Amino acid sequence: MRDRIADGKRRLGVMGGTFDPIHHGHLVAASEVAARFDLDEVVFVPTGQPWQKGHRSVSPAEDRYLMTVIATASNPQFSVSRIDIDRGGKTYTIDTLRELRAEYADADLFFITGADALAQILGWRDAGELFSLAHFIGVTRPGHVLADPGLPQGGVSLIEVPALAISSTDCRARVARGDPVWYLVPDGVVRYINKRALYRDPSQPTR
Ligand SMILES: Nc1ncnc2c1ncn2[C@@H]1O[C@H](COP(=O)(O)OP(=O)(O)OP(=O)(O)O)[C@@H](O)[C@H]1O
Ligand SMILES: O=C(O)c1ccc[n+]([C@@H]2O[C@H](COP(=O)([O-])O)[C@@H](O)[C@H]2O)c1
Repeated sequence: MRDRIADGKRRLGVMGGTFDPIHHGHLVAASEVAARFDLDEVVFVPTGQPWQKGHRSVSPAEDRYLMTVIATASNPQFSVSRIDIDRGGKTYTIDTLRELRAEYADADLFFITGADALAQILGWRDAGELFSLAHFIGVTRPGHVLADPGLPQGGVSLIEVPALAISSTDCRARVARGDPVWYLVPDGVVRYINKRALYRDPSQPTR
């Protein structure tokens, strides 16, 4: 990571997600927020066990981590953190932000969420404390309404990003059907999915 900028606090974006797989919707959202909010860096944080996705199988964390590394490697502003994977247990953003706060004591944190995730945020663990640890940035996502769900005043910014109607769910379904995911996910991620035979069999082992 780059050194703290001399003329002020570092501005650190945090893009949390299950990234099963990471796709261009995630990358465009992070890139757009980085530009609009003058961020020094965006840290992608793949979830360990995403408790709200418990109704479906989730690919092994190492596969999701490696796909995230592959997808972000060419952008010097992007990095990937293992903190949610290495902590073990269910992933809660309150833990993510507490750890990042401790690691980057002098940085301002900006947590990036799509409109669908933002709508659920008041149901996240310790939601009341979340907003003291980071500023939240809600981004538009096709098929979802972007709105402030009632965060403390000044706690959230809502911004429009280029509309990409891509979801990980659709990418997985396409692979299972034998349809292409080229140009929905980065080329290296397509190759990784093929190499590891991910998503071909919906009943394959998980986590
Ligand atoms: N196309 C998109 N445009 C804007 N934001 C997105 C887009 N896809 C995902 N996001 C946001 O990225 C974050 C991580 O998303 P996640 O990894 O769950 O992807 P997903 O496509 O929603 O996955 P799934 O289809 O498996 O639920 C969430 O805040 C989500 O709202
Ligand atoms: O903290 C929580 O209770 C919580 C509940 C659901 C989702 N999140 C976080 O929201 C981000 C997007 O999650 P997901 O499940 O949409 O991939 C990711 O960083 C999750 O850890 C956090």
